[in-house]
Amino acid sequence: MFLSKVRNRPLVRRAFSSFHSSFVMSVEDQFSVQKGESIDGVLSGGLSTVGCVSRKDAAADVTYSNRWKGQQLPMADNGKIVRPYVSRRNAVDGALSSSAFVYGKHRAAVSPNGACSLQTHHYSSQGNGENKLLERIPKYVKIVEVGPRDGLQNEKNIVPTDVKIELIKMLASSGLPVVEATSFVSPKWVPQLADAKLVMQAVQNLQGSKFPVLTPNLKGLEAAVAAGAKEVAVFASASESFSKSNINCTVEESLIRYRDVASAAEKLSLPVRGYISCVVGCPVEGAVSPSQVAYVAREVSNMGCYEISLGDTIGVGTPGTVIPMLEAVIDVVPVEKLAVHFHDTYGQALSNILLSLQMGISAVDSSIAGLGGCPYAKGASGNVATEDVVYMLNGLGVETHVDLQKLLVAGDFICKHLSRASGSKAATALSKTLAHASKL
Ligand SMILES: CC(C)(COP(=O)([O-])OP(=O)([O-])OC[C@H]1O[C@@H](n2cnc3c(N)ncnc32)[C@H](O)[C@@H]1OP(=O)([O-])[O-])[C@@H](O)C(=O)NCCC(=O)NCCSC(=O)C[C@@](C)(O)CC(=O)[O-]
Repeated sequence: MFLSKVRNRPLVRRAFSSFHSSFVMSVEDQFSVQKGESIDGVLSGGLSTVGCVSRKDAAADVTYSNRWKGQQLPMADNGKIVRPYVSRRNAVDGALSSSAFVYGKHRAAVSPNGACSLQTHHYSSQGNGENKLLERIPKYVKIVEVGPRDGLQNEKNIVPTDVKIELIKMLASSGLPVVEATSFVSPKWVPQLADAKLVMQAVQNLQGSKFPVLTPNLKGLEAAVAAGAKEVAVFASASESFSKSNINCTVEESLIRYRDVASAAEKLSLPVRGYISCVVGCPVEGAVSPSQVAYVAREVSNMGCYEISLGDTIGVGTPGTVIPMLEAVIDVVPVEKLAVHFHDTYGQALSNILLSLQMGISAVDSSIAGLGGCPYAKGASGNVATEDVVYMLNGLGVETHVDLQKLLVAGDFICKHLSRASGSKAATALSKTLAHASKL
Protein backbone atom coordinates (compact mmCIF):
# COMPACT_ATOMS: atom_id res chain seq x y z
CA MET A 1 0.00 0.00 0.00
CA PHE A 2 0.93 3.58 -0.41
CA LEU A 3 1.74 4.16 3.25
CA SER A 4 4.05 1.19 3.52
CA LYS A 5 5.84 2.31 0.36
CA VAL A 6 6.35 5.68 1.94
CA ARG A 7 7.64 4.14 5.14
CA ASN A 8 10.21 2.11 3.24
CA ARG A 9 11.87 5.06 1.60
CA PRO A 10 15.37 5.56 3.06
CA LEU A 11 14.70 8.98 4.50
CA VAL A 12 11.52 7.76 6.09
CA ARG A 13 13.23 4.73 7.62
CA ARG A 14 15.82 7.03 9.12
CA ALA A 15 13.06 9.24 10.38
CA PHE A 16 11.36 6.34 12.10
CA SER A 17 14.55 5.22 13.78
CA SER A 18 15.30 8.68 15.10
CA PHE A 19 12.02 9.18 16.80
CA HIS A 20 13.24 11.66 19.35
CA SER A 21 15.47 13.52 17.02
CA SER A 22 14.84 17.19 16.69
CA PHE A 23 11.71 17.91 14.78
CA VAL A 24 11.47 21.09 12.86
CA MET A 25 8.48 21.65 10.72
CA SER A 26 7.49 24.38 8.39
CA VAL A 27 3.89 25.40 8.22
CA GLU A 28 3.37 26.44 4.65
CA ASP A 29 0.11 26.62 2.80
CA GLN A 30 0.23 22.85 3.00
CA PHE A 31 1.58 21.15 6.09
CA SER A 32 4.98 20.06 4.88
CA VAL A 33 8.26 18.62 5.96
CA GLN A 34 11.41 20.13 4.58
CA LYS A 35 14.27 18.29 3.00
CA GLY A 36 16.62 16.76 5.52
CA GLU A 37 14.22 17.09 8.41
CA SER A 38 12.65 14.28 10.35
CA ILE A 39 9.13 13.40 9.41
CA ASP A 40 8.28 11.43 12.53
CA GLY A 41 5.36 13.66 13.12
CA VAL A 42 3.95 13.06 9.70
CA LEU A 43 4.17 9.34 9.52
CA SER A 44 4.06 8.04 13.04
CA GLY A 45 0.69 9.48 13.78
CA GLY A 46 0.97 13.16 13.12
CA LEU A 47 -1.69 12.85 10.52
CA SER A 48 -3.85 10.90 12.83
CA THR A 49 -4.45 13.70 15.23
CA VAL A 50 -5.03 17.33 15.53
CA GLY A 51 -4.96 20.18 13.10
CA CYS A 52 -1.94 20.25 10.93
CA VAL A 53 -3.49 23.36 9.55
CA SER A 54 -2.33 25.75 6.95
CA ARG A 55 -0.97 29.17 7.68
CA LYS A 56 -4.06 30.62 6.11
CA ASP A 57 -6.25 28.44 8.30
CA ALA A 58 -4.23 29.21 11.35
CA ALA A 59 -4.68 32.90 10.89
CA ALA A 60 -8.32 32.77 9.99
CA ASP A 61 -10.97 33.71 12.45
CA VAL A 62 -14.05 31.57 12.27
CA THR A 63 -17.23 33.50 12.54
CA TYR A 64 -20.32 31.76 13.76
CA SER A 65 -23.58 33.30 12.97
CA ASN A 66 -26.99 31.95 12.33
CA ARG A 67 -30.54 33.01 12.82
CA TRP A 68 -33.50 31.01 13.83
CA LYS A 69 -36.94 32.42 14.53
CA GLY A 70 -35.33 35.84 14.40
CA GLN A 71 -32.99 35.07 17.30
CA GLN A 72 -29.26 35.36 17.05
CA LEU A 73 -27.65 32.11 18.06
CA PRO A 74 -24.96 32.13 20.76
CA MET A 75 -21.80 34.00 19.85
CA ALA A 76 -18.55 34.98 21.46
CA ASP A 77 -18.34 38.56 22.70
CA ASN A 78 -16.68 39.82 19.57
CA GLY A 79 -18.82 37.63 17.37
CA LYS A 80 -15.86 35.50 16.45
CA ILE A 81 -14.03 32.52 17.69
CA VAL A 82 -10.51 31.61 16.80
CA ARG A 83 -10.04 27.99 15.91
CA PRO A 84 -8.45 26.09 18.78
CA TYR A 85 -5.24 24.34 18.03
CA VAL A 86 -4.39 22.22 21.01
CA SER A 87 -6.08 18.90 21.51
CA ARG A 88 -7.58 18.47 24.95
CA ARG A 89 -6.28 14.93 24.89
CA ASN A 90 -2.74 16.04 24.20
CA ALA A 91 -2.95 18.67 26.86
CA VAL A 92 -4.38 16.25 29.42
CA ASP A 93 -1.77 13.63 28.60
CA GLY A 94 0.90 16.26 28.92
CA ALA A 95 1.78 15.03 25.50
CA LEU A 96 3.13 18.24 24.09
CA SER A 97 6.79 17.48 24.08
CA SER A 98 9.78 19.69 23.95
CA SER A 99 9.85 19.21 20.19
CA ALA A 100 8.26 22.44 19.24
CA PHE A 101 8.90 25.56 17.29
CA VAL A 102 7.34 28.92 17.01
CA TYR A 103 5.81 30.10 13.79
CA GLY A 104 4.61 33.66 14.07
CA LYS A 105 2.39 33.73 17.12
CA HIS A 106 1.63 30.03 16.68
CA ARG A 107 3.59 27.21 18.16
CA ALA A 108 3.80 23.87 16.43
CA ALA A 109 4.40 20.94 18.68
CA VAL A 110 5.01 17.27 18.27
CA SER A 111 3.92 14.86 20.93
CA PRO A 112 5.82 11.68 21.77
CA ASN A 113 3.28 9.74 19.71
CA GLY A 114 4.08 11.88 16.74
CA ALA A 115 0.95 14.00 16.89
CA CYS A 116 1.42 17.52 15.70
CA SER A 117 -0.63 20.47 16.66
CA LEU A 118 -0.58 24.21 16.58
CA GLN A 119 -1.38 26.34 19.54
CA THR A 120 -1.64 29.98 20.34
CA HIS A 121 -1.00 31.59 23.66
CA HIS A 122 -4.54 32.82 23.91
CA TYR A 123 -6.85 30.06 22.79
CA SER A 124 -7.19 26.41 23.52
CA SER A 125 -9.92 23.81 23.35
CA GLN A 126 -9.49 22.70 26.93
CA GLY A 127 -12.89 23.92 28.10
CA ASN A 128 -11.28 26.28 30.58
CA GLY A 129 -14.07 28.78 30.18
CA GLU A 130 -12.20 30.94 27.71
CA ASN A 131 -14.37 29.84 24.85
CA LYS A 132 -18.01 29.56 25.68
CA LEU A 133 -18.93 28.11 22.30
CA LEU A 134 -16.78 25.07 22.91
CA GLU A 135 -17.70 24.48 26.53
CA ARG A 136 -20.57 22.09 25.91
CA ILE A 137 -18.78 19.88 23.44
CA PRO A 138 -18.43 16.37 24.90
CA LYS A 139 -14.96 15.07 25.79
CA TYR A 140 -15.65 11.81 23.97
CA VAL A 141 -17.71 11.28 20.84
CA LYS A 142 -18.74 7.82 19.68
CA ILE A 143 -18.42 7.49 15.92
CA VAL A 144 -20.78 5.01 14.29
CA GLU A 145 -19.27 3.98 10.97
CA VAL A 146 -22.00 3.25 8.44
CA GLY A 147 -19.86 2.91 5.31
CA PRO A 148 -20.18 -0.85 4.75
CA ARG A 149 -23.98 -0.50 4.92
CA ASP A 150 -25.18 3.03 4.10
CA GLY A 151 -22.05 3.72 2.10
CA LEU A 152 -22.27 0.69 -0.15
CA GLN A 153 -26.02 0.02 -0.40
CA ASN A 154 -26.41 2.51 -3.22
CA GLU A 155 -23.51 1.25 -5.32
CA LYS A 156 -24.72 -0.03 -8.69
CA ASN A 157 -21.90 -2.51 -9.26
CA ILE A 158 -21.89 -5.32 -6.76
CA VAL A 159 -18.90 -5.04 -4.45
CA PRO A 160 -17.37 -8.48 -3.87
CA THR A 161 -18.13 -9.96 -0.45
CA ASP A 162 -14.45 -10.35 0.44
CA VAL A 163 -13.89 -6.63 -0.24
CA LYS A 164 -16.74 -5.75 2.11
CA ILE A 165 -15.32 -8.04 4.78
CA GLU A 166 -11.82 -6.62 4.40
CA LEU A 167 -13.20 -3.08 4.62
CA ILE A 168 -15.05 -3.89 7.83
CA LYS A 169 -11.90 -5.40 9.32
CA MET A 170 -9.84 -2.34 8.40
CA LEU A 171 -12.44 0.01 9.86
CA ALA A 172 -12.66 -2.00 13.08
CA SER A 173 -8.88 -2.03 13.41
CA SER A 174 -8.81 1.76 13.20
CA GLY A 175 -10.49 1.88 16.59
CA LEU A 176 -14.03 2.66 15.48
CA PRO A 177 -16.31 1.41 18.27
CA VAL A 178 -19.22 0.63 15.93
CA VAL A 179 -19.11 -0.49 12.30
CA GLU A 180 -22.54 -1.09 10.83
CA ALA A 181 -21.89 -4.18 8.75
CA THR A 182 -24.82 -4.75 6.42
CA SER A 183 -28.63 -4.99 6.15
CA PHE A 184 -30.93 -7.99 6.33
CA VAL A 185 -33.41 -6.45 3.91
CA SER A 186 -35.02 -7.86 0.81
CA PRO A 187 -32.35 -8.53 -1.84
CA LYS A 188 -34.93 -7.43 -4.41
CA TRP A 189 -34.95 -4.02 -2.82
CA VAL A 190 -31.22 -3.70 -2.12
CA PRO A 191 -29.31 -6.18 -4.30
CA GLN A 192 -25.94 -4.81 -3.18
CA LEU A 193 -26.45 -6.25 0.30
CA ALA A 194 -27.76 -9.65 -0.75
CA ASP A 195 -24.62 -11.17 0.80
CA ALA A 196 -25.55 -9.98 4.30
CA LYS A 197 -25.37 -13.48 5.75
CA LEU A 198 -21.82 -14.10 4.48
CA VAL A 199 -20.60 -10.70 5.62
CA MET A 200 -22.09 -11.08 9.09
CA GLN A 201 -20.76 -14.57 9.51
CA ALA A 202 -17.27 -13.37 8.66
CA VAL A 203 -17.18 -10.45 11.07
CA GLN A 204 -19.33 -11.63 13.96
CA ASN A 205 -16.40 -12.65 16.16
CA LEU A 206 -14.10 -9.72 15.49
CA GLN A 207 -13.14 -8.10 18.76
CA GLY A 208 -13.12 -4.42 19.68
CA SER A 209 -16.09 -3.11 17.68
CA LYS A 210 -19.80 -3.74 17.48
CA PHE A 211 -21.32 -4.73 14.15
CA PRO A 212 -25.01 -3.84 14.09
CA VAL A 213 -27.15 -4.62 11.05
CA LEU A 214 -30.42 -3.20 9.71
CA THR A 215 -33.50 -5.38 10.17
CA PRO A 216 -36.74 -4.07 8.63
CA ASN A 217 -38.96 -6.83 10.02
CA LEU A 218 -39.02 -10.13 11.93
CA LYS A 219 -37.79 -12.01 8.89
CA GLY A 220 -34.72 -9.79 8.81
CA LEU A 221 -34.19 -10.17 12.54
CA GLU A 222 -34.30 -13.96 12.33
CA ALA A 223 -31.82 -14.02 9.47
CA ALA A 224 -29.51 -11.58 11.27
CA VAL A 225 -29.51 -13.59 14.47
CA ALA A 226 -28.88 -16.84 12.55
CA ALA A 227 -25.86 -15.19 10.90
CA GLY A 228 -24.44 -14.13 14.27
CA ALA A 229 -25.58 -10.50 14.65
CA LYS A 230 -25.35 -9.27 18.22
CA GLU A 231 -27.03 -5.92 17.63
CA VAL A 232 -29.71 -4.79 15.19
CA ALA A 233 -31.26 -1.54 14.00
CA VAL A 234 -34.74 -0.60 12.86
CA PHE A 235 -35.30 2.32 10.50
CA ALA A 236 -38.44 4.42 10.56
CA SER A 237 -39.10 7.65 8.74
CA ALA A 238 -40.46 11.02 9.80
CA SER A 239 -42.02 11.37 6.36
CA GLU A 240 -44.94 9.29 5.07
CA SER A 241 -43.82 9.37 1.47
CA PHE A 242 -40.31 8.25 2.26
CA SER A 243 -41.58 5.47 4.51
CA LYS A 244 -43.67 4.13 1.63
CA SER A 245 -40.90 4.31 -0.91
CA ASN A 246 -38.21 2.93 1.40
CA ILE A 247 -39.99 0.16 3.30
CA ASN A 248 -43.33 -0.06 1.52
CA CYS A 249 -45.55 0.85 4.47
CA THR A 250 -46.86 3.87 6.34
CA VAL A 251 -45.08 5.35 9.33
CA GLU A 252 -47.68 3.84 11.71
CA GLU A 253 -47.39 0.41 10.07
CA SER A 254 -43.62 0.58 10.38
CA LEU A 255 -43.87 1.44 14.07
CA ILE A 256 -46.06 -1.63 14.65
CA ARG A 257 -43.54 -3.79 12.76
CA TYR A 258 -40.62 -2.33 14.69
CA ARG A 259 -42.32 -2.86 18.06
CA ASP A 260 -42.44 -6.56 17.15
CA VAL A 261 -38.78 -6.52 16.12
CA ALA A 262 -37.76 -4.66 19.30
CA SER A 263 -39.70 -6.97 21.56
CA ALA A 264 -38.32 -10.11 19.86
CA ALA A 265 -34.81 -8.66 20.11
CA GLU A 266 -35.30 -7.89 23.78
CA LYS A 267 -36.17 -11.53 24.45
CA LEU A 268 -32.85 -12.43 22.84
CA SER A 269 -31.07 -9.67 24.83
CA LEU A 270 -30.07 -7.97 21.58
CA PRO A 271 -29.66 -4.19 21.74
CA VAL A 272 -31.70 -2.33 19.13
CA ARG A 273 -30.75 1.00 17.58
CA GLY A 274 -33.44 3.12 15.95
CA TYR A 275 -33.02 5.31 12.90
CA ILE A 276 -35.35 8.06 11.82
CA SER A 277 -34.94 9.23 8.23
CA CYS A 278 -35.83 12.56 6.67
CA VAL A 279 -35.60 14.50 9.92
CA VAL A 280 -35.48 17.88 8.20
CA GLY A 281 -36.49 17.20 4.63
CA CYS A 282 -38.08 14.55 2.44
CA PRO A 283 -37.33 14.08 -1.26
CA VAL A 284 -41.08 14.01 -1.97
CA GLU A 285 -42.75 16.16 0.69
CA GLY A 286 -40.10 18.82 1.24
CA ALA A 287 -39.79 20.24 4.74
CA VAL A 288 -40.58 17.89 7.61
CA SER A 289 -41.89 19.39 10.84
CA PRO A 290 -39.85 19.05 14.04
CA SER A 291 -42.98 17.87 15.88
CA GLN A 292 -43.38 14.92 13.49
CA VAL A 293 -39.74 13.96 14.05
CA ALA A 294 -40.22 14.26 17.81
CA TYR A 295 -43.31 12.04 17.63
CA VAL A 296 -41.52 9.24 15.75
CA ALA A 297 -38.42 9.61 17.96
CA ARG A 298 -40.50 9.17 21.10
CA GLU A 299 -42.23 6.09 19.69
CA VAL A 300 -38.94 4.53 18.63
CA SER A 301 -37.44 5.31 22.03
CA ASN A 302 -40.45 3.87 23.85
CA MET A 303 -40.22 0.59 21.96
CA GLY A 304 -36.84 0.06 23.66
CA CYS A 305 -34.21 1.37 21.25
CA TYR A 306 -31.13 2.30 23.27
CA GLU A 307 -30.11 5.00 20.77
CA ILE A 308 -32.02 7.01 18.18
CA SER A 309 -30.09 8.19 15.14
CA LEU A 310 -31.61 11.25 13.51
CA GLY A 311 -30.96 11.11 9.78
CA ASP A 312 -30.88 14.00 7.38
CA THR A 313 -31.24 11.47 4.60
CA ILE A 314 -30.99 13.91 1.71
CA GLY A 315 -28.57 16.29 3.36
CA VAL A 316 -30.68 19.43 3.07
CA GLY A 317 -30.44 20.52 6.70
CA THR A 318 -28.64 23.64 7.84
CA PRO A 319 -28.14 24.82 11.40
CA GLY A 320 -31.29 26.87 10.84
CA THR A 321 -33.44 23.75 10.43
CA VAL A 322 -31.44 21.26 12.46
CA ILE A 323 -31.51 23.26 15.70
CA PRO A 324 -35.32 23.44 15.98
CA MET A 325 -35.58 19.76 15.03
CA LEU A 326 -33.09 18.76 17.73
CA GLU A 327 -34.80 20.98 20.30
CA ALA A 328 -38.13 19.29 19.59
CA VAL A 329 -36.62 15.83 19.90
CA ILE A 330 -34.59 16.63 23.02
CA ASP A 331 -37.88 17.69 24.65
CA VAL A 332 -39.16 14.11 24.41
CA VAL A 333 -36.08 11.87 24.29
CA PRO A 334 -33.06 12.25 26.61
CA VAL A 335 -30.18 13.80 24.70
CA GLU A 336 -27.89 10.96 25.85
CA LYS A 337 -29.95 8.59 23.69
CA LEU A 338 -29.54 10.62 20.50
CA ALA A 339 -27.14 10.30 17.60
CA VAL A 340 -26.96 12.36 14.41
CA HIS A 341 -26.62 11.10 10.86
CA PHE A 342 -25.92 13.74 8.24
CA HIS A 343 -25.55 13.34 4.52
CA ASP A 344 -23.41 16.03 2.97
CA THR A 345 -25.35 16.87 -0.20
CA TYR A 346 -25.13 20.62 0.42
CA GLY A 347 -21.87 20.62 2.36
CA GLN A 348 -23.65 21.29 5.65
CA ALA A 349 -22.82 18.12 7.53
CA LEU A 350 -19.86 19.27 9.63
CA SER A 351 -21.57 22.46 10.72
CA ASN A 352 -24.64 20.46 11.66
CA ILE A 353 -22.51 18.00 13.59
CA LEU A 354 -20.73 20.77 15.45
CA LEU A 355 -23.98 22.33 16.61
CA SER A 356 -25.33 18.89 17.56
CA LEU A 357 -22.31 18.43 19.81
CA GLN A 358 -22.90 21.87 21.27
CA MET A 359 -26.44 20.76 22.06
CA GLY A 360 -25.11 17.78 24.02
CA ILE A 361 -25.19 14.96 21.46
CA SER A 362 -22.17 12.66 21.63
CA ALA A 363 -22.80 10.00 18.97
CA VAL A 364 -22.20 10.74 15.30
CA ASP A 365 -22.76 8.51 12.26
CA SER A 366 -20.38 8.84 9.34
CA SER A 367 -19.13 6.89 6.36
CA ILE A 368 -15.60 6.14 5.22
CA ALA A 369 -14.55 8.31 2.26
CA GLY A 370 -17.99 9.95 2.34
CA LEU A 371 -19.59 7.00 0.56
CA GLY A 372 -23.31 6.68 0.65
CA GLY A 373 -26.79 7.57 -0.35
CA CYS A 374 -30.10 5.84 -0.06
CA PRO A 375 -31.43 4.04 -3.14
CA TYR A 376 -34.90 5.35 -2.27
CA ALA A 377 -33.89 8.97 -1.67
CA LYS A 378 -33.27 10.57 -5.05
CA GLY A 379 -30.69 13.31 -4.95
CA ALA A 380 -29.12 12.18 -1.69
CA SER A 381 -25.36 12.18 -1.86
CA GLY A 382 -22.85 10.58 0.44
CA ASN A 383 -22.76 10.60 4.20
CA VAL A 384 -20.38 12.93 5.94
CA ALA A 385 -16.92 11.38 5.64
CA THR A 386 -15.58 9.66 8.74
CA GLU A 387 -12.11 11.09 8.07
CA ASP A 388 -13.53 14.64 8.07
CA VAL A 389 -15.43 14.06 11.30
CA VAL A 390 -12.37 12.60 13.04
CA TYR A 391 -10.21 15.46 11.77
CA MET A 392 -12.65 18.02 13.15
CA LEU A 393 -13.00 16.21 16.48
CA ASN A 394 -9.22 15.91 16.79
CA GLY A 395 -8.99 19.63 16.18
CA LEU A 396 -11.51 20.22 18.94
CA GLY A 397 -9.57 17.97 21.30
CA VAL A 398 -12.45 15.51 21.48
CA GLU A 399 -11.49 11.90 22.09
CA THR A 400 -12.70 9.27 19.59
CA HIS A 401 -10.13 6.47 20.00
CA VAL A 402 -9.96 6.38 16.20
CA ASP A 403 -6.65 6.35 14.32
CA LEU A 404 -7.02 8.72 11.39
CA GLN A 405 -4.05 7.24 9.60
CA LYS A 406 -5.69 3.81 9.56
CA LEU A 407 -8.90 5.39 8.32
CA LEU A 408 -6.96 6.89 5.41
CA VAL A 409 -5.75 3.44 4.45
CA ALA A 410 -9.28 1.99 4.68
CA GLY A 411 -10.67 4.85 2.60
CA ASP A 412 -7.96 4.40 0.02
CA PHE A 413 -8.72 0.68 -0.12
CA ILE A 414 -12.44 1.05 -0.82
CA CYS A 415 -12.04 4.01 -3.20
CA LYS A 416 -9.60 1.98 -5.30
CA HIS A 417 -12.16 -0.83 -5.49
CA LEU A 418 -14.86 1.58 -6.53
CA SER A 419 -12.48 3.40 -8.92
CA ARG A 420 -13.40 6.69 -7.42
CA ALA A 421 -11.82 9.61 -5.60
CA SER A 422 -12.46 9.93 -1.91
CA GLY A 423 -15.35 12.14 -0.85
CA SER A 424 -13.35 13.16 2.21
CA LYS A 425 -11.64 16.52 2.06
CA ALA A 426 -9.39 15.65 4.99
CA ALA A 427 -8.33 12.38 3.35
CA THR A 428 -7.60 14.16 0.08
CA ALA A 429 -5.53 16.85 1.76
CA LEU A 430 -3.66 14.46 4.01
CA SER A 431 -2.89 12.11 1.13
CA LYS A 432 -1.32 15.01 -0.76
CA THR A 433 0.77 15.75 2.31
CA LEU A 434 2.00 12.17 2.41
CA ALA A 435 2.67 12.21 -1.31
CA HIS A 436 4.77 15.33 -0.78
CA ALA A 437 6.68 13.71 2.08
CA SER A 438 7.37 10.60 0.03
CA LYS A 439 9.22 12.68 -2.59
CA LEU A 440 11.77 13.91 -0.08
C1 LIG B 1 -39.13 -3.83 4.23
C2 LIG B 1 -39.23 -4.65 2.97
C3 LIG B 1 -38.65 -6.03 3.20
C4 LIG B 1 -40.68 -4.77 2.65
O1 LIG B 1 -40.82 -5.31 1.32
P1 LIG B 1 -42.21 -5.78 0.76
O2 LIG B 1 -42.01 -6.06 -0.67
O3 LIG B 1 -43.26 -4.83 1.13
O4 LIG B 1 -42.36 -7.05 1.71
P2 LIG B 1 -43.11 -8.35 1.61
O5 LIG B 1 -43.34 -8.74 3.02
O6 LIG B 1 -44.27 -8.28 0.66
O7 LIG B 1 -42.01 -9.34 0.97
C5 LIG B 1 -41.58 -9.24 -0.35
C6 LIG B 1 -40.45 -10.21 -0.59
O8 LIG B 1 -39.32 -9.79 0.20
C7 LIG B 1 -38.97 -10.84 1.08
N1 LIG B 1 -38.54 -10.24 2.33
C8 LIG B 1 -39.25 -9.54 3.20
N2 LIG B 1 -38.49 -9.15 4.21
C9 LIG B 1 -37.27 -9.62 3.96
C10 LIG B 1 -36.04 -9.51 4.67
N3 LIG B 1 -35.94 -8.87 5.80
N4 LIG B 1 -34.96 -10.11 4.15
C11 LIG B 1 -35.04 -10.79 2.98
N5 LIG B 1 -36.18 -10.89 2.26
C12 LIG B 1 -37.28 -10.31 2.77
C13 LIG B 1 -40.21 -11.67 1.25
O9 LIG B 1 -39.90 -12.97 1.67
C14 LIG B 1 -40.78 -11.62 -0.15
O10 LIG B 1 -40.03 -12.51 -0.95
P3 LIG B 1 -40.72 -13.28 -2.19
O11 LIG B 1 -41.85 -14.05 -1.60
O12 LIG B 1 -41.19 -12.18 -3.15
O13 LIG B 1 -39.60 -14.09 -2.77
C15 LIG B 1 -38.53 -3.97 1.79
O14 LIG B 1 -39.19 -2.79 1.52
C16 LIG B 1 -37.11 -3.67 2.09
O15 LIG B 1 -36.29 -4.57 2.18
N6 LIG B 1 -36.76 -2.37 2.25
C17 LIG B 1 -35.44 -1.98 2.66
C18 LIG B 1 -35.00 -0.83 1.83
C19 LIG B 1 -33.69 -0.34 2.35
O16 LIG B 1 -32.87 -1.07 2.87
N7 LIG B 1 -33.47 0.97 2.16
C20 LIG B 1 -32.26 1.61 2.58
C21 LIG B 1 -32.26 1.84 4.03
S1 LIG B 1 -31.44 3.36 4.35
C22 LIG B 1 -32.50 4.26 5.31
O17 LIG B 1 -33.58 3.85 5.53
C23 LIG B 1 -32.02 5.53 5.82
C24 LIG B 1 -30.95 5.46 6.89
C25 LIG B 1 -31.22 4.37 7.91
O18 LIG B 1 -29.69 5.16 6.30
C26 LIG B 1 -30.83 6.78 7.62
C27 LIG B 1 -30.55 7.96 6.71
O19 LIG B 1 -29.75 7.84 5.79
O20 LIG B 1 -31.10 9.02 6.99
